[in-house]
Amino acid sequence: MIRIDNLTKTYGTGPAAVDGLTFDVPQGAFLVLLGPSGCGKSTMLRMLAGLEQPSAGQIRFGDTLVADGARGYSMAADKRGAGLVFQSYALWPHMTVAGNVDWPLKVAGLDAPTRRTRVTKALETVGIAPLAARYPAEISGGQQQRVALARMIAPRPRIMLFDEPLSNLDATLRVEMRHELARLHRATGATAVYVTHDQVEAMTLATHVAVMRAGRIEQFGPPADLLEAPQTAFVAGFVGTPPANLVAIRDGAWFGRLPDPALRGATGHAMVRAQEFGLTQTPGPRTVPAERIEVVPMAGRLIVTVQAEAQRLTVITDPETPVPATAHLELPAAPAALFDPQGNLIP
Ligand SMILES: Nc1ncnc2c1ncn2[C@@H]1O[C@H](COP(=O)(O)OP(=O)(O)OP(=O)(O)O)[C@@H](O)[C@H]1O
Repeated sequence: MIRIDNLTKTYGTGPAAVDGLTFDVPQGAFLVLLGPSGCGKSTMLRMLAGLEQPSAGQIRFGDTLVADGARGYSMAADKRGAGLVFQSYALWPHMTVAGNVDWPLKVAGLDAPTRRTRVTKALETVGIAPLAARYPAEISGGQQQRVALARMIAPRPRIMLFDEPLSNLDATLRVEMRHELARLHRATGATAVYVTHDQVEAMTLATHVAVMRAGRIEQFGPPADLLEAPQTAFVAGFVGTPPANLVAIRDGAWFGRLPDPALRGATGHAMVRAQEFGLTQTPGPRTVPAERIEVVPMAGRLIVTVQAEAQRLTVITDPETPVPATAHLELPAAPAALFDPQGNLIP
């Protein structure tokens, strides 16, 4: 288990990159840190890895204190029992695949027979045993990333840390490596923390997701909860493919002009998932004129972006029905959730 207590990191005089975070990652969990660029994901991971010293707060791995900002204490990265894989594979070009995987075991002072067994096992686990004698320049990008994974698991870390490990791979390889990572996690039973801004990676790999924004956690929970029950407007508008729409409402009226008891007199935003809107040619009491902006076919459906009442909104429609340049957006019977002007969920 990883225990994070009031963890803060400030660079110079800027605002905190990580701002007083407190949460636990249960033993064996796969936590994904998800959020927009600059929200503090990498800083968080680097503090876990021991590459960055916290300004305040504490990190514990199990019962072991590994960093304490107040005391200026930070356990050396190689003493933490944590393995790290970055976006760039950072393999040593002059060492063979086996040599690369062996290196951390050598540094740890393991005897030669143990090292040989561990290297073989790690290469088998990631499916590249036949490449053991090759040099990094002689294998593909996907294979290089597998070597980086093998190098990480060979010392059998209790904690696996990943910083966008798949972002340099092409789409097909990414899918394959996603499965590989999930399998690896199950096989090792280690606790994983994984940084990404890829929603699909987050939703498929995670047991827990922390959605970060400006150094803070907006919501922490199982991936399904983020989609089903977002606690803030930011999470509602960030998570999901496509993310939910946030329609401006005022005094219980859609767009401030179409009153609806389902909005309970609220001002702020109503959450409407793309599949909960309709598009029609016929105006009615619950429609607003909409102008077609873009149509993207996806998985047998159309993802249509429209402009209605100066808002860009996403609607999912049936590909059988053509989308005219101007149409009428049908409002749902009730919003999926309501958020106040500060973005907090209205219970
Ligand atoms: N070494 C540094 N010195 C000063 N500021 C930094 C440093 N590293 C990060 N920051 C700042 O801290 C904030 C968080 O950065 P961080 O790299 O953790 O974000 P991120 O969520 O990982 O972003 P991305 O997805 O773009 O990698 C940013 O505002 C960034 O500019």
